[in-house]
Amino acid sequence: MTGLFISFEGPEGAGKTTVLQKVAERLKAHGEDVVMTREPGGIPIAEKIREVILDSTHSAMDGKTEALLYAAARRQHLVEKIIPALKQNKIVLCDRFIDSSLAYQGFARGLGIDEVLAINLFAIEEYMPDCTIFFDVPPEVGLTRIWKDKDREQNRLDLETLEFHEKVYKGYQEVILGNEGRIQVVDAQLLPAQVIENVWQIVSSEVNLHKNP
Ligand SMILES: Nc1ncnc2c1ncn2[C@@H]1O[C@H](COP(=O)(O)OP(=O)(O)OP(=O)(O)O)[C@@H](O)[C@H]1O
Ligand SMILES: Cc1cn([C@H]2C[C@H](O)[C@@H](COP(=O)(O)O)O2)c(=O)[nH]c1=O
Repeated sequence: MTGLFISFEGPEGAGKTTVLQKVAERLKAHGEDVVMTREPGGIPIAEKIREVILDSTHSAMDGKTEALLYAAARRQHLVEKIIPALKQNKIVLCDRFIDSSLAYQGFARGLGIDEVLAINLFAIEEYMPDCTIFFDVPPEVGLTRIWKDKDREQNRLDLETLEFHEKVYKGYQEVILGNEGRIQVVDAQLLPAQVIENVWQIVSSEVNLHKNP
């Protein structure tokens, strides 16, 4: 038996990080062994790659370089943190994973979803998430939330145009259509407590199914 791998996806400011923390706390309170992590990042090498990718002064970064850096960070994160946790039968909650690359680099940057999928399959091999929760919020709503957050430093991707973020949203819709069995959509415009409850229902039922297939 291996663990359970769940990724959280969505546009900027959708509420993924907020909800992930609350759901992880609740799982732990139920005695579950949970690993919370994020992409790009999660381990020192990948956090360093994150700094390079998201540095707002790196405006000349080529789209393929960007896609490869995300995939490289993902590979190291998977090998060093996610796979060991799954082998120890833990529940891994990951803030963004492969679908971010498909939507942002594949669709919004115009590299092609299939092309970006190919380099990512090289990186992740068979380790697709068991379940992915998509936080559905219009890009302008998510961006307004993060602009209001004075403590947040705006990174290179946050500073992209609204047109770019609209393409990201469209990219996610394409990815969802092709992965209906894996990706579950939640309304992320509801009040935070309601979004947390809806995500909890999905996650707890995945955990039960995993234990009692
Ligand atoms: N359902 C919600 N309604 C209104 N505001 C929310 C909701 N969920 C989160 N927020 C607020 O929106 C902001 C962004 O939330 P959060 O960091 O959780 O989003 P995120 O999806 O992780 O964003 P990003 O991927 O851009 O880092 C925070 O200020 C948070 O308090
Ligand atoms: C994993 C991944 C992420 N991105 C983008 C999405 C966001 O703009 C940033 C990460 O910032 P966050 O505050 O941690 O959400 O990176 C991407 O373009 N491609 C990816 O694979």
